[in-house]
Amino acid sequence: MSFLNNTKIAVIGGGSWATALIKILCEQPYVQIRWWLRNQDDINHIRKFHHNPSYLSDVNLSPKKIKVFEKTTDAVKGADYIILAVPAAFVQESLQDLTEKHLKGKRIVSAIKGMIPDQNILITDWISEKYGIGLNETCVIAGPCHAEEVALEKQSYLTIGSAECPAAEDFAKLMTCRYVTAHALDDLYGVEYFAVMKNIIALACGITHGLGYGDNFQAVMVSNAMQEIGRFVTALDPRTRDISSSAYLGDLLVTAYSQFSRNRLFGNMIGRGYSVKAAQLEMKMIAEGFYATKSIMEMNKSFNVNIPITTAVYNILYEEQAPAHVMEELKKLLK
Ligand SMILES: NC(=O)C1=CN([C@@H]2O[C@H](COP(=O)(O)OP(=O)(O)OC[C@H]3O[C@@H](n4cnc5c(N)ncnc54)[C@H](O)[C@@H]3O)[C@@H](O)[C@H]2O)C=CC1
Ligand SMILES: O=C(CO)COP(=O)(O)O
Repeated sequence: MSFLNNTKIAVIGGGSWATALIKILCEQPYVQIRWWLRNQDDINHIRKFHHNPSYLSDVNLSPKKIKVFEKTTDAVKGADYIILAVPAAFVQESLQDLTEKHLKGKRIVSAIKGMIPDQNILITDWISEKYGIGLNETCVIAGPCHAEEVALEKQSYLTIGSAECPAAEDFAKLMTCRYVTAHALDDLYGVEYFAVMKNIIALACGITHGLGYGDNFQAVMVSNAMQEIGRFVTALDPRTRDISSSAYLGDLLVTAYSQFSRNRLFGNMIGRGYSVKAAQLEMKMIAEGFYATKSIMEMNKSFNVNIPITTAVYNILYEEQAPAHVMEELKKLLK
């Protein structure tokens, strides 16, 4: 019997990405999913109708493989892996009932592309500090992949980033199915920081699109963004990495250009004149880049890396500077 059989996986989060990941996992014949969602109405609906009413509601959620829980402490019982798939801003609140004891011996997989706001630390670092779990027991799910395309079973690729986590290869097998190919990559911080920063660039792409800039400008901005992210990540974690591979460049491209990107959509509203508050109210989904912008700017006080695109987004979102003026100034810095 292969290790894939009877693997128990707890999934924490009730949004689009959690739903899409569960769909992928359910393609394995014998996995057992233990799913925690915050919203009681959604829980009741899933138990009765086997669809998530709030996100990706077309996806069929097999009751043979999925058990839904009200409490995180119940969801993680007996799990081999725990996948975290709530937006970063809600991680602490979502995991508040879990102690070191609950997580002991389990592999933690972060599917979150964000940082803990205020503390400005990566999810894997936070997990490691709070629960005493070694970084080699954690990995991250990254790569250019939108939940909406998983729901449509469009061919997608994922990267399981780790710092030599022995389980990353096994976990990549769990995430591979007819329409998803996953591979392991030994670069935890690089993959995680790229995923955080590409969201900020997607905001910038959305803002400029909303202001009326075209594809020509965006192509230059995305090229500059690759250099900006590369500079920042190298300052934090210097090592050789091929940033043209899909875990890095691919992740940036999909978020910068896709109709499904939450961050691009949020930025687009800002470019069209919405206030931050109004854009947040309009979107049912979460744009991680909003929080990441502040975290990266605060971190950069120590690193002093040249990050003009992130600075421009910060000035618009947090300093209330006019998007048109900020982008006029940024325009002069790009080439
Ligand atoms: N949607 C996607 O295609 C992908 C998302 N991700 C990452 O997955 C993570 C989760 O994002 P999505 O599933 O897209 O979120 P979403 O935007 O689809 O859903 C929002 C989620 O936030 C939760 N939420 C909202 N307000 C809350 C509150 N006050 N307290 C606690 N939870 C609250 C909702 O229950 C829901 O789970 C993010 O870090 C995102 O960057 C990563 C790759 C792809
Ligand atoms: O990270 C993601 C896809 O790889 C999701 O973020 P966006 O929805 O902002 O693109």
